[in-house]
Amino acid sequence: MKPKVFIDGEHGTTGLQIRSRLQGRTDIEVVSIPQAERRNAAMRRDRLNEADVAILCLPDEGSREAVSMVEGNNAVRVIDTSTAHRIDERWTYGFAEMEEAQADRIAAARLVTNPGCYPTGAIALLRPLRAAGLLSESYPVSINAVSGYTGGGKQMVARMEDPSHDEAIDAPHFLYGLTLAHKHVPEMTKHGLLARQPLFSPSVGRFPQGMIVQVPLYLEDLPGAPSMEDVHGLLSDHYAGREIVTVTPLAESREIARLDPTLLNGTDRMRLYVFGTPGSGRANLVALLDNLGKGASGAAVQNMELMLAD
Ligand SMILES: NC(=O)C1=CN([C@@H]2O[C@H](COP(=O)(O)OP(=O)(O)OC[C@H]3O[C@@H](n4cnc5c(N)ncnc54)[C@H](OP(=O)(O)O)[C@@H]3O)[C@@H](O)[C@H]2O)C=CC1
Ligand SMILES: CC(=O)N[C@@H](CCC(=O)OP(=O)(O)O)C(=O)O
Repeated sequence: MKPKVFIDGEHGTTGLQIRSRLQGRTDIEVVSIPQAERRNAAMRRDRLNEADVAILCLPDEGSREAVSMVEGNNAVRVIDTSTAHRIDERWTYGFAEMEEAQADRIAAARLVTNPGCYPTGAIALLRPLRAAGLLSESYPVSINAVSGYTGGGKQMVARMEDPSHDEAIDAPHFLYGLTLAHKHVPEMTKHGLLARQPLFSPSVGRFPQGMIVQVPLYLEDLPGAPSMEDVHGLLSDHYAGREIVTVTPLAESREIARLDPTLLNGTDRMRLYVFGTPGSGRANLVALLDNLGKGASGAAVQNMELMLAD
């Protein structure tokens, strides 16, 4: 029998992208709820409980409700794309490239929590450095980022695209999370293996998809004062052989004068860079991804594949 996959929230930004990635698949059966019934609790409960894998593409509250609907039904495996369970020890963090054994952990897990889009970039850059002791846990980490506006879901899309919207946004680019208390900070701290909360400054640009996450570092203040080449070598070794996450050669990065956040749009990949001037004692680590690809739907499908593999 083909495994049944149900996407709760199929008609939202992340859900639609997952649906389109599963279009035409003959090895799985995608079960759905018509759009008009998307909030019908009885139908959702039925679909959730008949699924082999339920992918939750709902706000946090909806995700918690969906999880309560399958309580006691251990036959259902869950992938949650929301923020609700990302630092919950009972859930497996769905970032397959984070550690050597993470893909196997995801494959064996019943409850998998997808990373947030910004944390995908930040943790990809920070965690290998922390694990190798190149970055101390108390280093004052700053994370600066820009996202395409689809990162804010249907409501943000409407505000950016519809000038007649009551809360229309006409800025070409804006900062937010100005209290430094964005909902992704706890997740970045935990899975980035940091003892201090990073200073996270997100922003949104007037483009639908795409993302850049930057972590500038004073290399001269790190244990052993590593060079740019050392940091690049460590990241390259960590992601060696990976197809989805790749590290750009230093020589190639040196030729880049401007970095376009939309470069990987429509893909599920993430590219990492080490920028700076050799010998300067400083470096800017950068992750580039599609917020709806590796940052959301692509990662959910990657996790589903791992969980359904024999
Ligand atoms: N967009 C992105 O880049 C990323 C999003 N995520 C996360 O994915 C999740 C979904 O986000 P996104 O797709 O952007 O959001 P959207 O607002 O675009 O879509 C959410 C969908 O869920 C439906 N919904 C909301 N509440 C309920 C409920 N209680 N029961 C059933 N359906 C419900 C909405 O219906 P209605 O139209 O009626 O509101 C809508 O169709 C969120 O938790 C988000 O934080 C994660 C990573 C990146
Ligand atoms: C541009 C924008 O508004 N982005 C969203 C995060 C998108 C994302 O990753 O959402 P999850 O944490 O639910 O996974 C925000 O800052 O709240």
